[in-house]
Amino acid sequence: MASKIGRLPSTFDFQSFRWKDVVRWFPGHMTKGMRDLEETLIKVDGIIEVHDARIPHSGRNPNFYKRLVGGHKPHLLLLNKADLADKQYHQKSIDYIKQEHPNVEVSLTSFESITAQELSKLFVNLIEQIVEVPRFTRQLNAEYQIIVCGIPNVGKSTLINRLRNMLLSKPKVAQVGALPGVTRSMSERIKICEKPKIYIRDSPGILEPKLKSPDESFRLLLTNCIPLQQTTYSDLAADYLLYLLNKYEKYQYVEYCGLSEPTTNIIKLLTEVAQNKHFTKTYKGYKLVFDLEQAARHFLLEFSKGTLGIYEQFVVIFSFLSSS
Ligand SMILES: Nc1nc2c(ncn2[C@@H]2O[C@H](COP(=O)(O)OP(=O)(O)OP(=O)(O)O)[C@@H](O)[C@H]2O)c(=O)[nH]1
Repeated sequence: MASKIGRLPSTFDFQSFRWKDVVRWFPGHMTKGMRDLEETLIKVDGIIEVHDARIPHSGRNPNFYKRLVGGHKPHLLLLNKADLADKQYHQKSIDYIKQEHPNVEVSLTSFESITAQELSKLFVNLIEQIVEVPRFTRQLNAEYQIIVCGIPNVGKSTLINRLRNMLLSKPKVAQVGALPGVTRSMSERIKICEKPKIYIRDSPGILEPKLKSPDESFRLLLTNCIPLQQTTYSDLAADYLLYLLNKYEKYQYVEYCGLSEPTTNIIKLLTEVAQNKHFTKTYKGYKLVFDLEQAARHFLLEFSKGTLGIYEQFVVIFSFLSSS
């Protein structure tokens, strides 16, 4: 593909390093989380799954869907952070999920900006479905239990806080954090509605234990679903990001990083960032040098937050491209 900086290779060179060593993150709390979810799912009446709208193909644990969900309980899938995903791909994401899981209700949301009316509509639809399902031995029990699950850092805890605030006017209970992996164990049940009595449980974010491809791993890194701390190769991830930005002709990074023109040279870019942000470290105990690792993490984090410009569509674009 030709661009402002000349012809780029059609793919990023993943061959020259062992990408499985670059991104590996399935901590113990996820294994335990899977077990707890398995036990809890038998008892719940409905499932709210939250995923990142920018990467509808990535990270959803296939075992979870085969063994645990199976379409037997009302299941609402919210593709969240839609504010960071290009509108032109919204419907495509929904169609993709519906094709794979026809029994699942899918909606795009942004918990940062969703109105009480919109949230309440989604929730009431789920409750209506839950109430219709025969409950056999639990027929006399007038309480309903819902589980919230999904991959890390997609907004599960934010959703619970919003629902509780909306339905009970109560303050936050679930811990929200900008980094993935804040919720590390299944929460106690949290009451979110009085009539009917509805309880909800938060669960730790769970990923696929074995990521399928370098693209998938890097997508999860770039959308901050895997913490950057989990890779010792932030510079490599930053290089991949730079490759994609150039490939899709998204040049806002030039101004943000204080460069005079687009570049394919990641060291040049990171040095500029380190210089502008005063990221330095001591070398061999005495000499101050630019901290390129910190610069790489900063570059990646700013991208994942959307502050490097409107790149959302590009994450979705490469998500679709690599799956086709
Ligand atoms: N841009 C944007 N940010 C959001 C949205 N929803 C949640 N966030 C932010 O995403 C981050 C993660 O939110 P959490 O609710 O902690 O996510 P979680 O899925 O519970 O995370 P884990 O503890 O890793 O499982 C926080 O910084 C939220 O403010 C959204 O719709 N749009």
